[in-house]
Amino acid sequence: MSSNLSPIDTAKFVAAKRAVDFVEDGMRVGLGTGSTAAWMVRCLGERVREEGLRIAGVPTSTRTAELARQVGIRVISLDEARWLDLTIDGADEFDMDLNLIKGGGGAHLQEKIVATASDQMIVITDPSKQVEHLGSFPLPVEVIPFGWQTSKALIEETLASLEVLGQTSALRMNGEAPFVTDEGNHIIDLYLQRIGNPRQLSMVLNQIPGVVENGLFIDICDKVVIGHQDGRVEVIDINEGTHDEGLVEFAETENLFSDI
Ligand SMILES: O=C(CO)[C@H](O)[C@H](O)COP(=O)(O)O
Repeated sequence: MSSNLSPIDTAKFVAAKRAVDFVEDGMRVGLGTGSTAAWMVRCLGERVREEGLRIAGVPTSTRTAELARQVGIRVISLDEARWLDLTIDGADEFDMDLNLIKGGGGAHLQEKIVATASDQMIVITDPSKQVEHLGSFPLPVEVIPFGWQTSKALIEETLASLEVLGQTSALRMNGEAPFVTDEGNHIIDLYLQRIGNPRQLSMVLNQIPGVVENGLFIDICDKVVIGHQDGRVEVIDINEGTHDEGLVEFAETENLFSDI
């Protein structure tokens, strides 16, 4: 096996490569955001160019839309697609029920809408994202800019009333200025350590005025594809109750990624 990729990129790449096997001709596919999802978009582009696979991609961010067009994927909006066959995306954490924390890249609002509009969501990941309990990764909460400090205070008050551990929060920054999402909003990251009841927390957060969406994905993900740096790939399917393992060959990837 030869590759110019780092071990972590190799793991992300093999997960992406395996996941695009689930894409069939004619599908409408949700395209996630982040470094792992970017591998998937490249792998899908390769299938479009080399096999003539006819798909329409619905990107979850401006970054992903740009990459998808670059690699030859036909891009349409969610409103054009209405419903999707499949979404493939990365995650920041997943537990054994395949509940997720997403939004490390600040795109969880579009990602959640697109994944929810899909018959199936596949998460691609390296093994480091697997946790027993969600919450080590800061939970992103997207808020509108108007009155964000009040929304932040209300979030903290709500966390205290739920007796959630940790409870510090911070406005996400981009250098000196607040981070701005594709929707023109801000993100408050919640440092919680351990989320005992993710379903309850997700519902409660979304009821706070000013909150647009949080990064908890509950009962949305169907499959997780875990790539390893030696080329092994595990596929966990929560609906089928299966856990399979295979190997992704590398030789074929060298041309594809010679530019990175
Ligand atoms: O939720 C996301 C972006 O909003 C990403 O999927 C998540 O942050 C994982 O990113 P990466 O694959 O770069 O680790």
